[in-house]
Amino acid sequence: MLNPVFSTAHMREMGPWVSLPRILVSNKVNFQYPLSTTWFTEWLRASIAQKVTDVPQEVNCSSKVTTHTPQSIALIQIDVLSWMTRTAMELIGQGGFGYSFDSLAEGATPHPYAVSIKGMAPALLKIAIARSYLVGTAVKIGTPRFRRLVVDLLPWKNLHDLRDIVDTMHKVSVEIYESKKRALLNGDDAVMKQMEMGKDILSILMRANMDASEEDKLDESELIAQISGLTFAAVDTTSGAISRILHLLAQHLHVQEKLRREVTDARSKHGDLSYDELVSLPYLDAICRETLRLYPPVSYASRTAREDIVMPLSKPIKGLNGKEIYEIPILNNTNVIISILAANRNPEIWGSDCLEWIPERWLTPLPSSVTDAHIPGIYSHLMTFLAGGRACLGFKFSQLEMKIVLSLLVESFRLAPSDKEIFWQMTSLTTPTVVGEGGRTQLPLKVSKV
Ligand code: HEM
Repeated sequence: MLNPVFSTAHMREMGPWVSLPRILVSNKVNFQYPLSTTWFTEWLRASIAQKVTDVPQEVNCSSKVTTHTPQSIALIQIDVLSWMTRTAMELIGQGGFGYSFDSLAEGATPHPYAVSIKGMAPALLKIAIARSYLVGTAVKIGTPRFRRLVVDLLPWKNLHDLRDIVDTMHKVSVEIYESKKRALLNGDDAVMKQMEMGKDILSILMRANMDASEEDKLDESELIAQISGLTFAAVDTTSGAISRILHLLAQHLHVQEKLRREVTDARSKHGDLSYDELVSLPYLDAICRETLRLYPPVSYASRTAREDIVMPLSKPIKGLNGKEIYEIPILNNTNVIISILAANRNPEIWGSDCLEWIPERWLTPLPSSVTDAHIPGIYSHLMTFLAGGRACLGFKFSQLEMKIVLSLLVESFRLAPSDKEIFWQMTSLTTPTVVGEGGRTQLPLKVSKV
């Protein structure tokens, strides 16, 4: 049964783009994780082993800068961002839909879906002005079939590129959905076989939808839309967060070493870490929290007021006339930008060292300036995953991903900065680039086997 708080009717209200069974991601209910740490751990470790058994030869590595440390350990330079993007894509594929997008083998041909979803944001940007002014009206004209004909006939390359991207994503989503539907109709055993654990988000949603009352049922297009909605929300956010942590670990070697010690100690004590053992590693947790505080992958969100309100201020500000202002009237339909970054870095809440990356701040009880601030965010007094009814649905999922990937990588690899200067650009999603290399998103780091 779905979480009673979030019925299928609630999901419909949220719209096809975003709805999914919150039971999987809510901390208010039984936490049934679709992503089994065991299979993922095994799979990632095998991929790592395959990739680095022979690091010194490094014939397989995409970027080939080899240097030697005093201990004669080979360092290879790799684009960490691209590997983390592929990993996050595969994780939502398997955890979300029981589907594999990527073998994670070096040089594997990217899945068309992965290429399309990566290209979607840039393609949307190219027609941004037209979208702002035309789409609202255009979608009201004629039937979908008619509108599609108009899109096909218009001599507009950027629009056709976007159409092709959407077509590919839709085609793959329908294939995933249909194969799962066939398996479900053949009985649960077949589903288990097809998806190994049968615990992926889409299977659970489809099963719940079969049992839902007619009134509550989502229609097929709404179910299919979850695939792209989830993937789009899950991949670049999580891969950006993991990449940022790896970059920081490369810059702060003492933190990296301390984390490695925590992970290796736990591994020698417990072997493969269970969910509980992994999430209770204090330093790993502190590193994740501190990074998500100081460098939230999404730095702002926008909302539109749906009614006239008066917004109280936490403390008064001085107006131009010198008078103190305690609240701000906001009219219906006003667009409001919420700065996630500013809330997470507020010196009055986090102290004068708020701009420094200090994982240790999470190892002792937080100061009352933090606990009394009543930040509405769903995670750790932070706005990183936003707040309220439309907060991030995947925040637990992403934390588990981060912790599994980081613990495995740090146990197996040492990271060091490359000789390139990295600049994290603050687009709607914060992404790393190399200064002087044209804005292409990448994060070269030097990596050696532990
Ligand atoms: C570090 C990783 C992540 C961060 C920082 C993050 C952050 C956010 C933020 C700020 C929003 C609100 C955006 C807005 O409304 O303007 C959001 C929404 C959402 N996120 Fe995440 N997210 C992350 C990972 C994930 C993952 C892994 C999933 C899926 C498994 C996911 C699924 C969603 C969905 C479905 C929404 C839309 C929720 C709604 O509108 O009701 N996110 N996320």
